[in-house]
Amino acid sequence: MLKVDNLSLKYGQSQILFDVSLVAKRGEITTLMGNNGVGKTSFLKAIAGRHPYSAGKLEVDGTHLSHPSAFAAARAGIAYVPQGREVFPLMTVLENLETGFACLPKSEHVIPDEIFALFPVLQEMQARRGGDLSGGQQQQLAIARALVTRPKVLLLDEPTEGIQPNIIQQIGDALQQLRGKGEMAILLVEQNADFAYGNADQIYVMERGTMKLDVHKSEISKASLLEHLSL
Ligand SMILES: Nc1ncnc2c1ncn2[C@@H]1O[C@H](COP(=O)(O)OP(=O)(O)OP(=O)(O)O)[C@@H](O)[C@H]1O
Repeated sequence: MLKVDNLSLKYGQSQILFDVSLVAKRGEITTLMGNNGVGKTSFLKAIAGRHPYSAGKLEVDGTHLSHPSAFAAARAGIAYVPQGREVFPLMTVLENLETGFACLPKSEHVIPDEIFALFPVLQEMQARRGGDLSGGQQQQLAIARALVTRPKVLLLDEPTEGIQPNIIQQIGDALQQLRGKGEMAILLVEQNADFAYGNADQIYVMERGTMKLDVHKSEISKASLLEHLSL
């Protein structure tokens, strides 16, 4: 479980996040929504150790992480699939996956079969360069690379952005399979309301750097969620 308490973040003098709290439970998909620029990416970056937070508390499965570096966050079980994917274009698919080994002990330098079961296209394309894959395939590779680290918490930043519908469906299916295994907490930042609502268990909405809504999907219709987002 990921627990974030009262997290604040600044870029220089400009404060972007104000006391933001969130819980993402194991075996659930927690969806974070909000309009452009409200601070969703910054929030994920803080959790993943990509940008320092100025105040707040971060816990994974009850262990407090004090301002982790990106490496320390990965070692603690936090995997981050960034917006824009950040696939290494000149490395093969296999080499991209193997970069996930960096935070694992040598005995665990194995790509689990379940990763190719989730994304069969990556097995077929192991020897292709990352940069030669389609956008959708690159997104699958970015998720697979995160899974290589055997995370306790999987953070995904807009995985459907710019992706064609059939691949969006495959990504949704993969997330549901991961959810069903109950081994990790999944925190999904998403602007695609159908995908976000369709896959969510718990839904959070952020507005101008603060958390405005925290609700279980069973307690809100998609229509009223969209109303919150259009305010
Ligand atoms: N490196 C940075 N330096 C200064 N300001 C930044 C930096 N990164 C983001 N910001 C600002 O912080 C605010 C929040 O940005 P952030 O990317 O976290 O929002 P977001 O909700 O993820 O938006 P989007 O949906 O457009 O990705 C924006 O005003 C943005 O311009």
